[in-house]
Amino acid sequence: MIEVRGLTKEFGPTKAVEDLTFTVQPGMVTGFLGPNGAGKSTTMRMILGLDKPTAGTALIDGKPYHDLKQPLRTVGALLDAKWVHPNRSAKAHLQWMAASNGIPMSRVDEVLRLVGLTEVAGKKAGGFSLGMSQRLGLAATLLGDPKVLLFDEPVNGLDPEGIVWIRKFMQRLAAEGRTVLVSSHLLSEMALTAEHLVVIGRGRLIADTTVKQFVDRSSESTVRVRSPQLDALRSALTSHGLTVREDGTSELGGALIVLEATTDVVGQIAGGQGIVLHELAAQQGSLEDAFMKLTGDDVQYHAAGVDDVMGGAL
Ligand SMILES: Nc1ncnc2c1ncn2[C@@H]1O[C@H](COP(=O)(O)OP(=O)(O)OP(=O)(O)O)[C@@H](O)[C@H]1O
Repeated sequence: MIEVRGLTKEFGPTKAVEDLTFTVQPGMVTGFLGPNGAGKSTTMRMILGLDKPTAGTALIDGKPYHDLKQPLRTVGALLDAKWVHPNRSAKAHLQWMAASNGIPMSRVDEVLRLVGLTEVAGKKAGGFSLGMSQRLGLAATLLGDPKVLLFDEPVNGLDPEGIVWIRKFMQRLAAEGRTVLVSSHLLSEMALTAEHLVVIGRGRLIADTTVKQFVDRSSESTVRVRSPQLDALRSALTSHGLTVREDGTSELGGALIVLEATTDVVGQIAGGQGIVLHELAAQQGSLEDAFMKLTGDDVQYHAAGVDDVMGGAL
């Protein structure tokens, strides 16, 4: 179990993490979700004792990382897959790690087998593809058979096959009863991988919920409606209490997006006022759209021109 309480990290004037409190339970994959710069890596580094919190605590199985007697046997972490010595073979790299942590050499062959690298164990790690490096990184995290695992953006840059492999592997580790925390900036990926979600934006907690609840809440319906009488349509819809925004993506011009509405309601309101419609379509919000809306106020950097779409969502 990982327990984060009031965790805060300031880098000079930047508050990278602000009063963050959450618990990561064993037996399931927990997704740690947030846009770039939200503070995910900093939080993970504090959990692992690599960064000192400005305030608050992060405990692994009830203890701060530095108080763990055999850290590698308690927690495994994959923060950056490309840190291995390029001229060392995969096996030599793991043997060196095992030796410096009092782990029996027999475990090296075991973890190589677990991640499917037995065949290339003697090859230099510097020549590995990203997918293979990622597997080697996983093998290293598993050396001490830890109960707690942290992965920072493990599928970044991988091909679809590599992504599916890592996803299944993490789910298997969780099914074995381990605590698995995986960071990502992609809700769609986490929806497939995780059971629980901790969502942050600008270092603050936004949601701590099951994936199912988060997805259900996020994928509310909207209606897209195109009309040559846009002004009349807009005032008819808003006077019925509906929230409307311009559809900036429409190439044909003159389209509105009506939030939390059905095509029946929009059609009826337009018909009642004799407004001509050229198009009326229900849209199921994409998960990423919903995520953007939810974290919109907390996104540190985003493209110009999207503020009006994302603003005020929280
Ligand atoms: N060593 C540091 N010195 C100064 N600022 C830092 C440092 N590390 C992180 N930050 C800042 O803290 C904030 C959070 O960064 P962090 O890397 O934790 O976010 P993240 O959610 O992991 O993002 P990404 O997915 O882009 O890695 C950012 O504003 C970042 O610029």
